[in-house]
Amino acid sequence: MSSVSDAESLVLSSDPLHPANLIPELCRGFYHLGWVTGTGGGICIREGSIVYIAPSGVQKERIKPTDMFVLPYPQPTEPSPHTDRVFLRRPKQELKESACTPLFWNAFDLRDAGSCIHTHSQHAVMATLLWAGKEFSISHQEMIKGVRIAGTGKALSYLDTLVVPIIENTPNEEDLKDSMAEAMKAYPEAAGVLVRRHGVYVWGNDWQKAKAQTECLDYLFEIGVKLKLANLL
Ligand SMILES: CSCCC(=O)C(=O)COP(=O)(O)O
Ligand SMILES: [Zn+2]
Repeated sequence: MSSVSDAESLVLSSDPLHPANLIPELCRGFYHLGWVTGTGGGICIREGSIVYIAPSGVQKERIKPTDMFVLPYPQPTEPSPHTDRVFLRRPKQELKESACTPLFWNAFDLRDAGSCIHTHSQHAVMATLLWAGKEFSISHQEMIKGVRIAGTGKALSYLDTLVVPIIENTPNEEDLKDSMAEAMKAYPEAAGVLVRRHGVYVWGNDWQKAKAQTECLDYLFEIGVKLKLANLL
């Protein structure tokens, strides 16, 4: 009888809340929201010094726990978009880790986040087109209360104006790393970063908070777009 190796045990668990089980389940839900269709987008989860990340360029609604990459945090040498990363476990197939990895790393390094979500939601994309400048903003909406200062702090009030910076897209996802980091430094209270004509990155202390905030932000992008198109903003 063969025993499971230490590396494989990082993704094999009967616990539905284990990140290797959760990421496929959450991605299926995100797919049905239109957040991760066409293989793009996804979610990563960091539990202390261990990060779980899905593969790149695969149908995100069909990924399995054994498709998961597991990385140490921090990396022994800081990852740059184009240098090799260190893995605790990688899938046997010819898979590559998500191209969003350097962007997810911004959320860990700059906000101490426990999870980061990237969506290609059309609400986010439309918001970046109707707000032509460097930021999206909206006020007087109840769902603002579901968003936290910096994504990890205390919740905003109904009286606050929600502001999300917008960065310009690049041909390769990895190359968004520096401009996303600059936006996070310029907007220390922002809970996410929009990418024009592309989508949004949202983070939180854990996957539950990251998911809830992404839902609130997506709602606010959608209603903002509708209000603008109805000339109500
Ligand atoms: C049609 S997806 C284009 C690439 C992209 O925007 C993306 O988010 C890729 O994510 P992945 O996890 O598949 O590397
Ligand atoms: Zn993307």
